[in-house]
Amino acid sequence: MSEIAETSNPFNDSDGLANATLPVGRNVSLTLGTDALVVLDEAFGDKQSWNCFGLLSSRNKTTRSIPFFNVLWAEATEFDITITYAHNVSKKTARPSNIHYLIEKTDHARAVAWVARLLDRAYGAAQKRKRIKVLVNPFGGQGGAEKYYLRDIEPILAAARCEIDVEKTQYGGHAVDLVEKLDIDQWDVIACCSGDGVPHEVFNGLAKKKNAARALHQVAVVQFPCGSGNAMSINLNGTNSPSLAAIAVVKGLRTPLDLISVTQDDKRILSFLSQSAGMVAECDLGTENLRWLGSARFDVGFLLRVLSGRVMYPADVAIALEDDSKTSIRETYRREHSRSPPASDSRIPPAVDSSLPPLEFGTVNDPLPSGWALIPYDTLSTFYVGNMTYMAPNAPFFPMALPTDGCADFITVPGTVPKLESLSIGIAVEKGTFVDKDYVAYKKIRAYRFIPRRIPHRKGEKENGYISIDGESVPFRPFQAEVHPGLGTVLSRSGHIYEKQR
Ligand SMILES: Nc1ncnc2c1ncn2[C@@H]1O[C@H](COP(=O)(O)OP(=O)(O)OP(=O)(O)O)[C@@H](O)[C@H]1O
Repeated sequence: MSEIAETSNPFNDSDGLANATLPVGRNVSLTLGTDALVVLDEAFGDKQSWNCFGLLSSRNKTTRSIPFFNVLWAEATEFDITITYAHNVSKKTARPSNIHYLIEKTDHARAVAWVARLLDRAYGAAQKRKRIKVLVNPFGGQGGAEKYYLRDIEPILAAARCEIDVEKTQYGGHAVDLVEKLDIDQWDVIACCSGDGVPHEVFNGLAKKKNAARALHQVAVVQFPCGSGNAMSINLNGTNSPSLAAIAVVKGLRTPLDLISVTQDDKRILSFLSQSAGMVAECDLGTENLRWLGSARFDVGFLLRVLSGRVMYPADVAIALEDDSKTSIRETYRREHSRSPPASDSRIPPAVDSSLPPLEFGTVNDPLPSGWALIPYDTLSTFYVGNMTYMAPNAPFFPMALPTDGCADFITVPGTVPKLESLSIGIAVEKGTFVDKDYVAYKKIRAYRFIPRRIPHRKGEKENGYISIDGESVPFRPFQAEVHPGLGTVLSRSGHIYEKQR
């Protein structure tokens, strides 16, 4: 929907017309409608105002509406009223714009009260004027993060009166160091102008703090999509457009996010997005030589492997299972989807000095927890564990993922799937029918251990396989993972479910 549209029933307001409408002079009124601010201005009907607000409109229509979601700020002085909103200049781009009217001094008190009501409608349960620490990775994606920030993101944040402090990351891992030292009482949000690598670092920087649990609860982590992999923004902001993501963050609701501790050797890191081995990790991390192909490198890598028959990546896996029925998983998902959005973040804040939660299932170096059985996956092709729905644009690998169900979504695909069928997997993922395939196992799990085996067709090679945690490569060695329900915090449009990509 365009942010300014003609409207047929602009005065459908539950608060009553008297309070909802602010007359401005003789020929203009501003009304709080159901979902939008309705501007009635006789001048819109004039020939000269054809291109009013940047939109072509038909002659003689005197009303326009601005969805509350697009209203960024409003202010009334003794002399005038100004409303700042995000104007969609194209399907993928929004820019701040203003409407401005003079008012009589005697109308000032009424205008101030009306503006407060407009802002309440515009923000709902979302915090206004967020304090945002912005981290820009100048090398994310094609290197355009600084440009996107200055052109597409900062103007929206400034128009919404957010408090901003920007810092560029200077080296790989810098975000971990910066965030570890950050005063969490100073910021509501840490925003990453980057791909998914920097948010991964930010969660791990917060995890390094002495009061890690408190820090992960208190500060929300968000992404402004500026990298080559922008899954976080697609899932939470519903877009990989920087300016539309900026509006979503301005209006974002605090949302608890399950985080996953991964232990490998003597290290413990947090994962917010995914863990993979086999085909997916191969096609991502094993195709660096094809970087010049852009995002097509994943598809080309997949095709080359299927056609050459290099599809088996055997491993042994043990899991703490929550649900392995696709039907009941889908039912749980539908129930959550139909629930009304929560009015607020209802978690009890951890104590101010609380550190990371202990590992309920121990580390990868401990004996297998009691009740776990190591299952041989001799013909394993894809091992994919996800915490969010989209792993890339048009790739909703985990359609039943929920931000706060205390589970990770676990997918395995065997390498025995016929070649022709394998080649249609990409289309099935895009259409959302992938998980319905008989050969795809889809489970909800609370923890697991993954033990890779040497890959037969890699005999003699030094590096004999890939494991990816949130898209970052880790050694090809056993690891264990466990979900911490609602340990982290993000901002999302709904407050409780992932978005469909717009
Ligand atoms: N100034 C810097 N110089 C070099 N590397 C950096 C710098 N700042 C951040 N990084 C690293 O860049 C990596 C990738 O960042 P990001 O996720 O933003 O981009 P991306 O394009 O999506 O990722 P990828 O390059 O993995 O496809 C991160 O792991 C981070 O450590």
